[in-house]
Order: sequence, then structure tokens, then C-alpha cells
Amino acid sequence: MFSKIKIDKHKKTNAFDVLTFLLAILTACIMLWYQLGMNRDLVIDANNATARVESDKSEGGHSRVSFVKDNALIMRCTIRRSQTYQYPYCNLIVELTEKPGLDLTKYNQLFVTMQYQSTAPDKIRIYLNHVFDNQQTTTTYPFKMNLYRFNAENKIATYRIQLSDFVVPFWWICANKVDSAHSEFSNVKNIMFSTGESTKPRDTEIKIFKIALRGKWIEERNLYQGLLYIWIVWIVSGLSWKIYQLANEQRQLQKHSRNLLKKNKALDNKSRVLQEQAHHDQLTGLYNRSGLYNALDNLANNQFSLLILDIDHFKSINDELGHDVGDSVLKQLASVLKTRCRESDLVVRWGGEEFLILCRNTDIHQAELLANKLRLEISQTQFTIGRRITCSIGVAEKTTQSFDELFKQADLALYQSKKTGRNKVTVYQS
Ligand SMILES: Nc1nc2c(ncn2[C@@H]2O[C@H](COP(=O)(O)OP(=O)(O)OP(=O)(O)O)[C@@H](O)[C@H]2O)c(=O)[nH]1
Repeated sequence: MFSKIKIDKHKKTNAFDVLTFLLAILTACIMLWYQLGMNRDLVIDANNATARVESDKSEGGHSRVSFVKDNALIMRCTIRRSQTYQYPYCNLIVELTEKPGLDLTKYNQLFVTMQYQSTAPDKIRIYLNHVFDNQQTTTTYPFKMNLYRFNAENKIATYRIQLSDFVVPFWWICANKVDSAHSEFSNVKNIMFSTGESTKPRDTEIKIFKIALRGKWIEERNLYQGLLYIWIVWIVSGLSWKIYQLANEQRQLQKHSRNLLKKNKALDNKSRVLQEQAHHDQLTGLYNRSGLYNALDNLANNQFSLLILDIDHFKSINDELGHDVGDSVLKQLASVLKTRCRESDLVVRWGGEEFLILCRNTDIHQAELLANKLRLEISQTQFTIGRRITCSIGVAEKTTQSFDELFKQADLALYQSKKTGRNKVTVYQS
């Protein structure tokens, strides 16, 4: 009878939670993958590299340099002082590309596998030489030198250098007459290994076995930003979906509640009708026994009198004219009783041709008067059957006795009326 509202909230919540959990796992996997892998590598092997050497000779220096390619790029250099050039050096230049330059911004680490020997201690310099691709540059040099200095050991070792640790050397800033300069890697032509800044005469050897550049497929910032956006979109969509679901459920509940109210009202009406029917006699419409007992509950402390009215020789009407005619007499008599009694009186069909009239706030004398009035009225009523109908009445007053006792007293009085000739009113005498 009642419609069920389908709110599968639990299932929906679970699906959202499971998907959120999966997204969290996926996020963790991506972050782990990023830390352990997701690398892009550019490897320059000594055997395949294009390299050359140079010394300060071109600038008036006396240093000597030689180059050998034998499983490694080997530069041997003798640093010598000179009167004409005061910064002696040797350079081993490894070309990255034949084209103008390589974009190294996608890389963040430089790995160099090398060995360094020197008769006097000094640092090594690595330059990443960025070439300016427009001809309008105002600098003295056509390239920007990104420098990193470090102590190399006299054994084969791999050095890991962050590209962010490269700086533009002070002499380059001075030579180009600029206030400051930031390292730049978008168009790097070559990697240059240079002897240190010491002017002390010495013999040095630099062996380069392998150069590698490593970067991530995606920048760390972009990755975390992307993940953040995905989570924001997910949470906002999830919340919107939940709000939509809640609104939907609320609508359903409101609809259901309206339906229930309607049904409740209909049931109330039906119950009222059934209650009315249960308390009334179907033939006459008067109260029945159940209606009387229901009314008695509210009359416990009230003063009232009881009349029991019984039609005289009713059986003969039934026998002679038929049951239907008898029914019509009962209906007509009920109508007379209803019309003649007060609103506050309770007119009851007790059963068969017997009626009870319960008169509120009525003493025995008033009740007797009413009984006689009714008896007279009935005896003078023109019944449709065209026969005179009379009735006998017994009257008793409620004092302290129970209703059953009161009924017995009125019934005794009725019996007296019948016994002494009918069409009579008898008042119970205790
Ligand atoms: N038509 C009809 N008759 C009923 C109904 N209920 C009871 N009766 C009849 O009422 C008659 C009552 O008869 P009795 O108890 O002998 O009483 P009476 O004939 O009125 O005789 P007294 O009461 O002694 O005057 C019976 O014939 C019942 O069948 C009813 O609902 N309709």
C-alpha cells in the first residue's frame, strides 16, 4: 500500500569513497614513480663525443695542451705563466650539438664520470656555454658562460651537479658591463672543462669518460600543480554530486511525506466513518449499544435518567405485514424519538423493538413527563402502515448505582407497564 522511497545513499557513498581511495593510491604511485623514475636522460659517451682542446696561447699565454681520445676524452695541459697573459688555462670542449644549441632547461642534473690529476692542487671548472640566438646581443661575448667549480679527485668518479648550482662568473659580468646575470640553459652549445684559476705552473690531466644530463619528463612544480587541480576538481565534483543527491533525496522525502499526510488524512476520515458506523445502528441511524457505552464513559459523574421504550405487540406487525414493514415502523418510530428528544439526550436502539433514551441533567419527574409525552406522541402518530402503534416505557433515575443496575430498574418498570396493560409509563420505585 505504501510506496517505498529508494534512497541508496549507502551505495553511493561507498562508490565515492572507493574512487577517492583509488585516486589517493594513484596519486601516491605517481609521486613515488616521480621520485624513483620518470627520467629523461641525455648521455654523451666519450667514444661518440665530438671534442677539442684549446689553451691560453690564442690570448698570448704559454700554456700547452694536447688531446687524446682513447675510451675517454683526455686533455693534458701544462700551465705556464706568461708576461702577456696573466690567467693561464686549458679547456676541453665537448660539443653537445652541431646545431646552434641544445635546450637544457628540461634537465636539472649533470653527471660527469671523470678523473683528474695535477702536480699542484686546484679546482676544476665546468662551463655550460649558452649561445645567444639573436644577433642584437649587446654583450662582448656571443655566449653566456654558466660556471660550476669543484674539487675533482685523482680517481675515476662520477660527480652529480645540480644545474641550479651553475652561476655566471663575475669576470663575465664585468667583461660584458652588466649589473648582474642569471644562468641560462635554453641554447647550450657545449660543455667546457677548464683548469682552475690558479696561475701556479703545473701539469694536469683531465679524463672524461661519460657525461649525462638528467631531467624529469615533467617539472616537479607542474606535476604537483596538476595533481592538486585533479584533487580540487574531484573534491568539488564529489561535493556537488553529494549536494545534488541530498537535494534529490530531500525532494523525494518531501514528496513521500506529502503522500503520507494525504494517506493519513484519508485514513483518519475512514476511521471516523468506521467509528461512526460502529457506534450507530444501521437501520435507524440511532446510537447502538457500542455507541451508548462509548457515551457512558463521558457521563460517569453526570446525573441522568433512563427510559426503556418497547413497542407493543410488534411481533404481530412482522407476522402479519412482513419484516420489511416492521423495519419501516422501527425507522419511523426512531425518527419520532429523534425529533421529540433534546440534543443532549442520547437515543439508542438497544435491540429489536426496544429503545433507550438517556436524558442528561434530568430528574425522575422530568423523565416521567418526557416518557408520557413520547408515549402519547407515538400513539397519535400516523404510521405509514395505517395502524396505531403504542409503546410501553419504564423509567429510572441514576443516583449512585451502576448503569447495569439502573438498566435493570428501568427494565423492571417497563415490565410493569407491559404487565399492567401496555401503552403505559411506569417509574421504578425502589
Ligand atoms: N422488522 C423487524 N423486526 C424485528 C427486528 N428486531 C426484532 N424484531 C422483531 O420484534 C419482535 C419482538 O417480539 P416480542 O419480543 O414478542 O414482543 P412484542 O411482539 O412486541 O410483544 P410485547 O413486547 O410483549 O408487546 C419479534 O418478532 C422480532 O422478530 C428488526 O430489526 N426488524
